[in-house]
Amino acid sequence: MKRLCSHCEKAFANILVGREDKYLCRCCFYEYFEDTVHQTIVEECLLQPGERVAIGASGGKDSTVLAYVLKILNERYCYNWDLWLLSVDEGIHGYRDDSLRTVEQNRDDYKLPLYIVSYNELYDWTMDQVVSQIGRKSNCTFCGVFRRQALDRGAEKIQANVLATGHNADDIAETVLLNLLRGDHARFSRSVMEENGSYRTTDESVFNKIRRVKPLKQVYEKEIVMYAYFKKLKYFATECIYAPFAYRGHAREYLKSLERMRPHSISDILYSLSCISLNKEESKTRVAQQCIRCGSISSQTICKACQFKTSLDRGQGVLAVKRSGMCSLSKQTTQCCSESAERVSQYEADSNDAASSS
Ligand SMILES: Nc1ncnc2c1ncn2[C@@H]1O[C@H](COP(=O)(O)OP(=O)(O)OP(=O)(O)O)[C@@H](O)[C@H]1O
Repeated sequence: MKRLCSHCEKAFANILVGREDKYLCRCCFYEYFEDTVHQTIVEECLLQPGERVAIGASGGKDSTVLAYVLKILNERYCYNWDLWLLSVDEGIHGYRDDSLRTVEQNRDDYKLPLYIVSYNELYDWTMDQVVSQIGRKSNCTFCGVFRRQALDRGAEKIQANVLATGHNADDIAETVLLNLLRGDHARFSRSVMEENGSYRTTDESVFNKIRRVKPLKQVYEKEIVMYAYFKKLKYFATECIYAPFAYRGHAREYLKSLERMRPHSISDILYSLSCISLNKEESKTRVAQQCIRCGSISSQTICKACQFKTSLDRGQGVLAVKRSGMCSLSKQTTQCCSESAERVSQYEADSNDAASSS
């Protein structure tokens, strides 16, 4: 027998959500999902009325759902946010050019302005060229450093007050676990402080720094996939052609297997994260300065992106990664079209099982 929605108690439940095991029908799920994002924004003061918000738009499921929900909330609560889609073109032929077409489609469907910034114009390098010099092993390290800065520079260009990215609860738990498993104490502390809202790299008022926010931080990947699926949102679900099987991939698989055994693993990691308090030494903010070459905010005299660019210009890209000790830190996407479809049916099956009582 099918279980009734635990909220409206009228329709049959379609999905099991959240930490408290709620079984929801589609309509109540939409309300739950949008309310969760809204509460995160309000409780953590992520966005202020009237602000220009750059939405980091990769064309993937997370940023597509983020753009869609922010647009809905903007209209529903009259926030007067000036929403923009901001995409970084890394110059990956056969991958980013295709996903940018999805972003362009979103631009038309959601009637939002789109600004595209490319590695080629910022660094004189495309990722295709980077890979042809350094190979496929550590290319994600370059891409991660360049992308972070490119998003900042793009947001600056369109005079945004804030940059919103589509990182979700699973992404955050994965990053914490990854840093813990690697013994990367500095990054672990930083991720704890970032999530607890106590990490600042700089005096924001001095540098007029664009805030970074994660409005989807309290929703789970499963919920995002199902929201996009129920709403029939168009997103690009192909794995980056340069994504090797990085260590992050192992952390992700481990987390997924934990979650299969015990469905609260991700939320428990996030709960633990919120309870961790670091001592004074660990919570010291990094001293920020302006890169003497490009003017970007950096913790070093010459920012990492400029250091990488110089090494590439000299044909020493591989050396640069070794020196910086930053192998494969950036996140790899493992999703692909068929996997995405499989995931929807897996989540549907899980929810159906859960929603049926014998
Ligand atoms: N090329 C890009 N242009 C603009 N924003 C990006 C780009 N790549 C990543 N982002 C932003 O960073 C977030 C996290 O990116 P990540 O590579 O981890 O992808 P993801 O978790 O698969 O997200 P998505 O499903 O949105 O691609 C994205 O949701 C998006 O907001």
